[in-house]
Amino acid sequence: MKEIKTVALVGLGAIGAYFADRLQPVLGDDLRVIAGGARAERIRREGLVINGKQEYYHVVEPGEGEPADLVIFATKMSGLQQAIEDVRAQIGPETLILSPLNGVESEEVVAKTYGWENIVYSLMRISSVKVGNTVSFDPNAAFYVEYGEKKNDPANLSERVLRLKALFDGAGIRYQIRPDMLLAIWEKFACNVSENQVAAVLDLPYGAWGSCEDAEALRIMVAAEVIEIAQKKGIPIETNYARDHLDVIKAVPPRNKPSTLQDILAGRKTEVDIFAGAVIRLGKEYGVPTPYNEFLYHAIRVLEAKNAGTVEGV
Ligand SMILES: NC(=O)C1=CN([C@@H]2O[C@H](COP(=O)(O)OP(=O)(O)OC[C@H]3O[C@@H](n4cnc5c(N)ncnc54)[C@H](OP(=O)(O)O)[C@@H]3O)[C@@H](O)[C@H]2O)C=CC1
Ligand SMILES: CC(C)(CO)C(=O)C(=O)O
Repeated sequence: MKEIKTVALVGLGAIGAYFADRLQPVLGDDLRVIAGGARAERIRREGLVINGKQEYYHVVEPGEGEPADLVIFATKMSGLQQAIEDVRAQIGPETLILSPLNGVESEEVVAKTYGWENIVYSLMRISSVKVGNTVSFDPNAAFYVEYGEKKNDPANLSERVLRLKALFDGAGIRYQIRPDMLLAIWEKFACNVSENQVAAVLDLPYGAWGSCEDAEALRIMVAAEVIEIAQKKGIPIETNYARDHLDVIKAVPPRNKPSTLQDILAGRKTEVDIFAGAVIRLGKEYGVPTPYNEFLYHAIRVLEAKNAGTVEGV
C-alpha cells in the first residue's frame, strides 16, 4: 500500500488549522499550505496561532510544486472555485482529494474540474473557530472526520480508504468510516440546515435545543424539509433522525455557537447559499415544499444586509 507522504492543504482557516495542527508534526514541510499573493505573505509572516501555540507552515504558491499524494480543500464554498484553480499544480493522476466542506455539493464542484476518480467523500464533525490569526478548537474533544467511498464494507475497505486511515492514525486525526457516505453527508446537512440557520436567526447557542421546547420545535420543522428531500433522492435517512440527534447535541458545550451564527456575529457573509439556498433548489427539483427554508434564507440575507449597513434606519 502506497503511503501518503505529501499533502497539499488549501484553506488554513478553522478546519484547515485542525488538519495542519495534526499533519505538520508527521509530515514537516511535506505538508504544503497552498496560498498566493497577500494571503501567502501573511501566512509566511504571521503563521497561525492554534490553541494558543504559534505555528508556521511551508507555503507553496499556486502554480508551484508537483503533484501531492493528497489534496485537502478546506475553504468555504465561496472560495472553493478559486482554490480548485490554485491547487492545480498539486494534482496529478494519483492524487487523492478530500473536500470536507459543509453542504452536499462540494464533491460535485471539485469533480467538475478534476473528475470523480480520485475524490473520497468526507465531512467534519468538529467545532472550530477562527478569529483573526487565531484558531481554537478543543484538542481533547471527540471531534472526527467522516470519510470513505460512497459505500464502505468495514471488512473490505478500499485501498485508498486504507491509505487515508494510515495517515490519520499516524497523525492522531480521529475518523469514522461510515458504511454509507451519502447518508453521512445528508445527516450532517440536516444538522447544519436546521441548527446553524435557526441559531443564526434567533441568536441561540447549542444549549437552546435541549432547554427550550420552542427552539427545539423549530429545529425539527426545518430538518424535516431536508429529510423529505433526502428520502426522495433515495438516501436512507431515518424520518426521526433530527429528533434522535438531540442526545448528540446535548453533549456539545451549551455556549458553543454554530458557524453561521459566528459568521453573523463577526459581520462575515454566511454559507446560507449552501444551506437554505441548496434546500430550496433541491426542493423544487424533487417536488418538496420548503417554506421554512425560504423564510430562513431571506431572514439570514437580512442579517447579512444589516451587517453590510444597507438596511435603512438600522
Ligand atoms: N468551523 C467549523 O467548526 C466547521 C466548518 N465546517 C465547514 O468547513 C468549511 C471551511 O470552514 P472554516 O474552516 O470554518 O472556514 P474559514 O473561513 O475559517 O477558513 C477558510 C480558509 O480558506 C482560506 N482560503 C480561501 N480561498 C483560498 C485560496 N484560494 N487559497 C488559499 N486559501 C484560501 C481563507 O483564507 P483568508 O482568511 O485569507 O480568506 C480561510 O483561511 C466550510 O464549508 C464550513 O461550513 C464544517 C464543520 C465545522
Ligand atoms: C460545528 C458544526 C458541526 C455544528 O453544526 C458545524 O458544522 C458548523 O458549525 O458549521
